[in-house]
Amino acid sequence: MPLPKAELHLHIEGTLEPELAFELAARNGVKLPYADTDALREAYRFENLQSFLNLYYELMAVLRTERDFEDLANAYLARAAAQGVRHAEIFFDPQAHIARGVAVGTVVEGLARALDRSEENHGVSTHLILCFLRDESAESALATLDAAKPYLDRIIGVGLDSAEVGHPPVKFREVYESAAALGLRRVAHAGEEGPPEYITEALDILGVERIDHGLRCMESPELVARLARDRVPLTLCPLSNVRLRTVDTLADHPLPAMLDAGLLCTVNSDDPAYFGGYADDNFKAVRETLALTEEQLRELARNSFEASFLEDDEERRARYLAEVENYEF
Ligand SMILES: Nc1ncnc2[nH]cnc12
Ligand SMILES: [Zn+2]
Repeated sequence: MPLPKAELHLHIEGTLEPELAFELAARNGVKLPYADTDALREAYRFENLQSFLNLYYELMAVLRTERDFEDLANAYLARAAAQGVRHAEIFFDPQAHIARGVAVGTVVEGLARALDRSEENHGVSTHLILCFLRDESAESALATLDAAKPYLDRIIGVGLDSAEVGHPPVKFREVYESAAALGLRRVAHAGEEGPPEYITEALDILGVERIDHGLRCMESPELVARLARDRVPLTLCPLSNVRLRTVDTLADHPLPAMLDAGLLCTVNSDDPAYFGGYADDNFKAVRETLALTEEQLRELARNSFEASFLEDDEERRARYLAEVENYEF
């Protein structure tokens, strides 16, 4: 039985496995420029974040109906449950769908069909986080938040993703202010490829509660001290970092140094269909390659529930945390 954990950094579109991509392509009459699933898997070699994003956005062409989003979410939830995930805070990218003529309501209602039955079907509680694409304009982000207003009862917070360098958090000050006024929680990708200053900006200007990735904080001792002091959670994604070449090899990953520095780290899968592993695959990889101790693995699992947005349900959080403490390796 895998270690119980929460997954806090997971793009639902990044769980689209080649087999499901071809199934949905056939269902929707979409022609994919790959002969078969093997040819598609061959394309999963990335130089950097952008080369991954190009394929990630291209494959989304197969997602068209509520049922497609429901099937996508159910496939993820089944895999996550098998990997010990008890709670998932799931990102989605509405602008990537709106641009193809798929309304935000189709995306949210489709995902909600799976999420509403997730506890019953998979034993996984869920939240949804709407992400803005940082390489789109601030106006587009504002229009997207506006379009999502009818669905806000289904959405716990907002995030910021896509191509990082050249798109600093400050560009999204206004939309994050609007999100805060609507009572939404705030997170943002920062310090994946971008500099440590983007992490500081995300905290100071966007008011985020968690940093997604945050890897490059290690270049700034002052920032590390601040993140550790303020217990700012970092949602790390080790296998993603290797595939996108943010680190040279997994053995070079700074996770052990980050834990030693007192940072509140969590381990997540990011886009598991593309990066070679779901949540527990990431745990297993860091355990083996970085020689983490059982106590460090337990700390990562504990952190994942502490950093989650479960405080409206403290009893549930306490139950999950007890499972972590009682887990036998
Ligand atoms: N790792 C990542 N970084 C930025 N944007 C993303 N969108 C999906 N995965 C992402
Ligand atoms: Zn991500």
